[in-house]
Amino acid sequence: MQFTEEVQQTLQHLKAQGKTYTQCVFLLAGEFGYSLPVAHRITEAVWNLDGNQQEIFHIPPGSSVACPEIDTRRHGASIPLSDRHVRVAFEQIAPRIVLLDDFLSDQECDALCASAEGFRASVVMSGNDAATEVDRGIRTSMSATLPSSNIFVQKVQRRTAELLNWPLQQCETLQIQRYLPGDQYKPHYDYFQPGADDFEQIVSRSGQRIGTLIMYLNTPEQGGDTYFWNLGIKIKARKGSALFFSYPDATTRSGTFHGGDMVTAGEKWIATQWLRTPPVPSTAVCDQ
Ligand SMILES: O=C(O)CCC(=O)C(=O)O
Ligand SMILES: [Fe+2]
Repeated sequence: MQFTEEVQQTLQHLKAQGKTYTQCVFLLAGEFGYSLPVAHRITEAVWNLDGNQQEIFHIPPGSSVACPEIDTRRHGASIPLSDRHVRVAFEQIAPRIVLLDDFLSDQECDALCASAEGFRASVVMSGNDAATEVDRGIRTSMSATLPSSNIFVQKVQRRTAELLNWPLQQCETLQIQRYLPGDQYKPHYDYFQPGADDFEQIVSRSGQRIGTLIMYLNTPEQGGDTYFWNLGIKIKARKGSALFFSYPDATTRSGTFHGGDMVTAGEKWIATQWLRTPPVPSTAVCDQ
């Protein structure tokens, strides 16, 4: 995604006038109609990297962190994977959001649902392992872990790793969520919150979360859209489709505040694949 010479010159001019970074971001958003996360990326690009070839990327300029990504530039609307062609239904550059159709066959959706056992109240992964009463109010669906020995789980995880160009060892155990009428998942971020009690321990052992792939295993009768609260984006849950988004900066500036709307009729089943960065050894934590 590119921005124009005019935008670049405007920013350079504002900077020369002594405007602050924040003022520039708001001006870009107000005057040119960019969403705030995009206005941030452009301001960063112009201020820090002298224009960054007038391109904006979903990864913050200057960041060296590797990120799961769907390379849509090399293909048309259909991405050929080893065992399946998936179709790009929608994509956004920053924050990076890609909606895919035909990611799973009906048979795979049904098999994943059938292999979910031992549903329990969902734990909100805020960096704290224990779900508090507050947490339970945020997410009312039930969760189950899918056995990684299951042949369908293995197939789907391999496909995910190929699609996102991300190592399997950095994919969490696949989780299923089941929403009944009245259930919802209030807006949240998926990354672990720096500052939470066990943040250092989690991240030093198994890395920070950097991306999410939500796979829709059925089509709810009513409600259950996934929405990005700050972006004005709503995605309908449709059996077999998948929603990818990433948050390489793991802060509120990632723009990925999202939730699952209340299911008002029928059920909603999803499988969530969270992607992790490599473990980040910390001097503050002594691993047993
Ligand atoms: O149910 C949804 O649509 C959202 C799920 C979600 O945000 C998650 O699993 O992290
Ligand atoms: Fe989430």
